[in-house]
Amino acid sequence: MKRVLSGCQGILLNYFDSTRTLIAISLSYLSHGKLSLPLERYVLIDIDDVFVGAPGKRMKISDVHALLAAQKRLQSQIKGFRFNLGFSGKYYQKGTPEENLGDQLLIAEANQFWWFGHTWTHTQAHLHDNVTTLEEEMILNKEFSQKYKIPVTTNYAVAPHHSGVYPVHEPLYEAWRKVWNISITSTEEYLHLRPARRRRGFIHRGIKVLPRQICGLYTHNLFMDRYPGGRKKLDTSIQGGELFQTFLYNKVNIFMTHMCNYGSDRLALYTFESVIKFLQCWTHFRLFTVPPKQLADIYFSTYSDEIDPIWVNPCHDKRHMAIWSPKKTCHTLPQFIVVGPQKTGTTAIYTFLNMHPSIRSNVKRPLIFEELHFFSSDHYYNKGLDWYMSSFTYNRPNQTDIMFFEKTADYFDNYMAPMRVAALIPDVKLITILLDPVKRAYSWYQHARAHKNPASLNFTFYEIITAGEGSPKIQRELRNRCLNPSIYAQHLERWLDYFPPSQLLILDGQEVKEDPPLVMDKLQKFIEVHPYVDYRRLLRYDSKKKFYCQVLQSDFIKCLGPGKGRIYPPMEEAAQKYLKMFFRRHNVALSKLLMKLNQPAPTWLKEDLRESI
Ligand SMILES: Nc1ncnc2c1ncn2[C@@H]1O[C@H](COP(=O)(O)OS(=O)(=O)O)[C@@H](OP(=O)(O)O)[C@H]1O
Repeated sequence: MKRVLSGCQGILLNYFDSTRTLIAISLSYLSHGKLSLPLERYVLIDIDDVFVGAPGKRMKISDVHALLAAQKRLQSQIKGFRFNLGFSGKYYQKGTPEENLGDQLLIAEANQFWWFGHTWTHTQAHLHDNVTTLEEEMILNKEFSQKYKIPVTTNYAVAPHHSGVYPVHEPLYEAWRKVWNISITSTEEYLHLRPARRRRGFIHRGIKVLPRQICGLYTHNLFMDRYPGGRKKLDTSIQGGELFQTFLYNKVNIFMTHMCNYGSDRLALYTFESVIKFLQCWTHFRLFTVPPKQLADIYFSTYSDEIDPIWVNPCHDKRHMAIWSPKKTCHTLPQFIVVGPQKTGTTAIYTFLNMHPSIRSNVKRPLIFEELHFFSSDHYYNKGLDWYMSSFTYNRPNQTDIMFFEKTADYFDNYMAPMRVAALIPDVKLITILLDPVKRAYSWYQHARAHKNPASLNFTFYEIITAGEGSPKIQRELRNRCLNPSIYAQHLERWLDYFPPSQLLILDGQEVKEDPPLVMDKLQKFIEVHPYVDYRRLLRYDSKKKFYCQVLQSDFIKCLGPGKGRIYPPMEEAAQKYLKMFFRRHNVALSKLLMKLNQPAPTWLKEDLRESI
């Protein structure tokens, strides 16, 4: 059947046959609107690379007139509509004589549009490793905009080829802020290009990154008949197909087009005018274009769960690799992580691992020392991938025989950590240490006392662990820190939602105390490190410390500091009884889980279950 776009009556439903679309409409109908998306649809159309195209592919005077006329028509259908033009000034007046007149007309009509500045030479951000060169590029473009009175007022910009936006290139964010005060950008690369429906937004360093949608217009398809799949495919996309559905499923639609799509046979004008007309015929959507700042606010108030970024490994995506600094490498990520929980002997394991010639931990950071807290703290996670990766350094270049690791003991019970680790390093091996939960809880209480935590100083251990709803907040908070990480099965299950059991090693915390050389044997086998090191030569029991310590030189023994292996009074009996009861069902759950995983139960768990029979 023939497509007729002069009016709604002529549009036949043969293209509008997508099952997904019909399901969405049915759900909306059956739920009396409760299960439907809101009717507001926001549209932002970027026309990038104004002035950049090669001679012969640029806009002439007639094209600029057509653009202005189309903008006017679209304004009657999309409230507040304006095209958003991105420019690189270096190429102004570099077309054919006719196109140069087109450039001049664009400048003369500059106030009719929104504008955003690229780099002066259209260079890609990730190729510049310092802020200064990027700043210089942007300043030249800014001077150009001032000279020609181009209104650059929206605090929005995009980067050539998405370079530097995602994967994040910190110098771009810094230069953008400094030169243009940019606070909004968009990309189609986050998390990945495909599937398009899973694109998300995020906020990094105060810059709101919005997802861009696909409209099928690229710099290489300037003519309708060269549209991939031909004109029929384009019309199908408009009339119920991909482009129509993009509007259907997304409240905020940002499209990237290029100046060349508006010259030649003005493919972009045809595409947008047609899809908007189709939307008006077949939906009740209310269409708006709002300034990018307002658009970003609408986006993140609708999708507030997207504010925090998710860092994925750029080396797992060819497109990310292509727009990532060539100076960066994915080797500086850990191959294994000791995830905790706290007070189970994680510092001992961390220290002993660092004695291995082929194993290296992260560098120590001010304030947080050896624990990076990258995956568990929003503060450190939001510092970005560059920050995390710069925590792993070689002694000499190309030291690829080294295995990097980190240990942060609060990853274990942190809600976000498993997802974040899996997103960035899905192949990483995980090591967890399980100590008798009663002992772990008491150790944390003693740790809190040593750090002068007011609740621990004002309340006995029994009072803390039995704190109820009506107890003071600080008392309940300390109770949670004592008890929650010890609910091992629950936390392990969460890690196992993201990682196969083969990537998880569960160590016995009692064994870490009593026979660390044996534990180090198990660990070396699990991470497959070379060479094998016999820790019986490196560790020795110290009768004064009452723990194993490092043998550094022939007879020089170094034990962990006074904060590890503290001396404190034995636990009150009442507290012990209470905790045994409290943890009983959690220990049963752990035992079942370990059986399912075919992992041996730690001795303390076997004893506890025996006692409870
Ligand atoms: N070799 C050696 N030396 C000293 N301490 C050892 C050792 N092996 C295991 N442990 C036990 O480790 C407990 C501290 O655990 P963590 O290092 O995981 O604590 S922390 O979460 O990093 O604060 C610590 O807890 P406390 O005894 O309560 O101090 C020790 O029991």
